[in-house]
Amino acid sequence: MPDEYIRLLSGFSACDVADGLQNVYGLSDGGYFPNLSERSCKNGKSVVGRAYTVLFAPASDPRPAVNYIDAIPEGSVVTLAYTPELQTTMAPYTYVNNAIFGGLMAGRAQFQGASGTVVFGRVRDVDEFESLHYPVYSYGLGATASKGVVKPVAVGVPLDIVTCAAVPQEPAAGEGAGSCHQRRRTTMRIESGDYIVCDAHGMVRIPTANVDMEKLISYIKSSIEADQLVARDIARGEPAEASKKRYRSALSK
Ligand SMILES: O=C([O-])CC(=O)C(=O)O
Ligand code: NI
Repeated sequence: MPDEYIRLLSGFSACDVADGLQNVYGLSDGGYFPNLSERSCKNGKSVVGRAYTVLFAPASDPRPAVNYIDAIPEGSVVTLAYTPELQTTMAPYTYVNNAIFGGLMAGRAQFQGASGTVVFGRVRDVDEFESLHYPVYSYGLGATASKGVVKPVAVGVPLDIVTCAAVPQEPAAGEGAGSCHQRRRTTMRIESGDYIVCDAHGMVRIPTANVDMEKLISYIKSSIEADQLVARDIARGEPAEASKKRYRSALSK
């Protein structure tokens, strides 16, 4: 039953989930989408749901605008992103200075049972998010509505997020270790229906079609227990490396 996973994941932080994706599935990015900030509900709780994806394009796009706000499935993380041409790898990560999500839309999403909203762009009405107790994450803030600049053109489609990441390189002959990393423009995809976990760190996406959720959740549980044992050793003044090795090597089995 899929919604049981929302309940189970709600007990984990974004870091716990990233550890699981890195260690069980070998994802070096751990499913983490960089550069988002928490705009409301800074209460330490994780926000979990399935991605309800909405693609925004320039107002001049030939596709008609769609109404995405009135048909949000319960348990969704409403996820709004731009076509690649409106994204940039440098702060503020989008060329659009208008806000595409605000207090009224937060109220409507919340009424339908959404868990929260992630905007790879700007939002406004942060006080209203707070008074609703509705969690919102975004790249930035904006004061102006999006009228005439951008519009939602598709729902339930994959979203491609443009980011910049350091990638390990084989050092060329005669080069030192310092030259073995490069920044590379990459695209990170979010599929509609993916499990999403957000907290103060930002957002982690579980590539759900390729993940055994039972296996991931059970790994995360044991990894949290291992970390608690390491923390206990550290509090007693024991060296961290040896302790980490002891408890984490048991995990890989
Ligand atoms: O009007 C808009 O575009 C967004 C907004 O402020 C709201 O939802 O309250
Ligand atoms: Ni508003």
